[in-house]
Amino acid sequence: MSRAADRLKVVLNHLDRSHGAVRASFTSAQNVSYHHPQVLQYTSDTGVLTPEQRIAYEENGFILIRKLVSDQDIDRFRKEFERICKREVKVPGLVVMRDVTIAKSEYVEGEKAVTKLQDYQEDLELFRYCTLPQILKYVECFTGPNIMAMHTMLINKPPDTGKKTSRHPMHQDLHYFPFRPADRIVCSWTAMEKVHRGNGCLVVLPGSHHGTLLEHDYPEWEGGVNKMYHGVRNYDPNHPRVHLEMEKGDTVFFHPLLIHGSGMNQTDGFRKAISCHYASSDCYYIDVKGTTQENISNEVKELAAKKYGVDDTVTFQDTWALRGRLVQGDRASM
Ligand SMILES: CCCCCCCCCCCCCCCCC(=O)SCCNC(=O)CCNC(=O)[C@H](O)C(C)(C)COP(=O)(O)OP(=O)(O)OC[C@H]1O[C@@H](n2cnc3c(N)ncnc32)[C@H](O)[C@@H]1OP(=O)(O)O
Ligand SMILES: Nc1ncnc2c1ncn2[C@@H]1O[C@H](COP(=O)(O)OP(=O)(O)OP(=O)(O)O)[C@@H](O)[C@H]1O
Ligand SMILES: O=C(O)CCC(=O)C(=O)O
Ligand SMILES: [Fe+2]
Ligand SMILES: [Mg+2]
Repeated sequence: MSRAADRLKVVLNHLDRSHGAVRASFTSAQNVSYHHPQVLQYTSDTGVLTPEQRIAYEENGFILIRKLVSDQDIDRFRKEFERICKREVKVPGLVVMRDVTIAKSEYVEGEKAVTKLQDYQEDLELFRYCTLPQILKYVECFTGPNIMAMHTMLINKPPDTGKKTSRHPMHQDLHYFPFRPADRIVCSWTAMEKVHRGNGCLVVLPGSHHGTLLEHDYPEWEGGVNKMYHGVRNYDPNHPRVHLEMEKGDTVFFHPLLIHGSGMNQTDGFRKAISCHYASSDCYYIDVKGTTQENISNEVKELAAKKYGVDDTVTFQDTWALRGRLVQGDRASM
């Protein structure tokens, strides 16, 4: 652990013991500010994260909580996923994604055709994931008390067809989001079964959330790449990488600037995970015109036009405001 972190730990332990008064004097000392202007920028103290966990998130940009979601809940999500794939339920607004190699070749039936469900917020059973109290308890540490579920996904990473299209290029999720501040956004991602290197677990670059939003584009992959799977154009290939191997129910919370991706699925099973991106409802929308996000903004608007026949008065921001759902507190500016 770095020296700065050691120092933080001392301060936090002290705060833990003597609360208010010390905190107040500490805060004013912080405002005067000498060598360490922002002490803990990414989390707030709600009594849920230990000082060690807060420091770890500060340093790494992610935190893994083992066995946060019960097997029973995950089995229910899995059943609902199967019902959706068999078209036994129809979910308004749901986007069903197929792998590019499957989408462009033969017709495949049922869940083997589905790489990802997006925008499941109108499915009561799946959306229960986004409202689980034990998840929200952690989310609040990052977003504060007013919480919106902004983006929902169930990922069913297929066995690779041999073209390596089951990979997800390294990216920052903030690339897709026209709202800020980034520090009040967090993703929760829960393994629905054991995920490991062989079936394409998440790969993260710890600490990369300290950087800025980088330019994203389609990677130049020989075997093709899935629509909207943009990757960071240039990232340091020597940055240490961590493979997040997880058991069923384990949940990782990560910052939207954290560079991450996932490898090929080299097994013959479909690797499943369920996720939600949360933001504080006190966040605000930004105009992405003239920024690196213009490319994804155009793609999403095109898709909204094609799928819903909306005209170009529907903005990139609108597509998010329409999909976002309040899950705790008050809906403020989002
Ligand atoms: C009211 C507003 C609604 C707006 C909806 C917008 C949804 C957009 C999602 C935004 C992404 C936010 C993500 C934030 C978090 C970070 C991440 O998740 S990173 C990865 C993000 N990207 C994705 O997850 C996108 C995944 N892709 C999809 O969801 C779908 O594949 C799709 C791009 C939405 C396409 O679905 P759909 O239009 O329903 O597809 P079809 O009608 O079947 O096919 C149309 C056309 O596209 C070809 N195609 C299909 N699948 C793929 C593919 N995987 N790759 C490349 N091409 C594909 C298909 O062959 C058809 O082509 P044709 O030439 O027209 O025949
Ligand atoms: N040529 C590439 N360009 C950009 N990103 C890549 C490239 N190759 C792999 N990646 C990304 O790096 C991450 C890890 O991929 P990789 O296939 O190396 O998996 P892995 O789990 O590290 O497997 P391995 O055990 O072989 O190293 C994924 O997000 C993947 O999409
Ligand atoms: O589950 C995965 O492979 C990662 C998906 C991901 O990072 C994303 O969709 O943003
Ligand atoms: Fe992502
Ligand atoms: Mg590799």
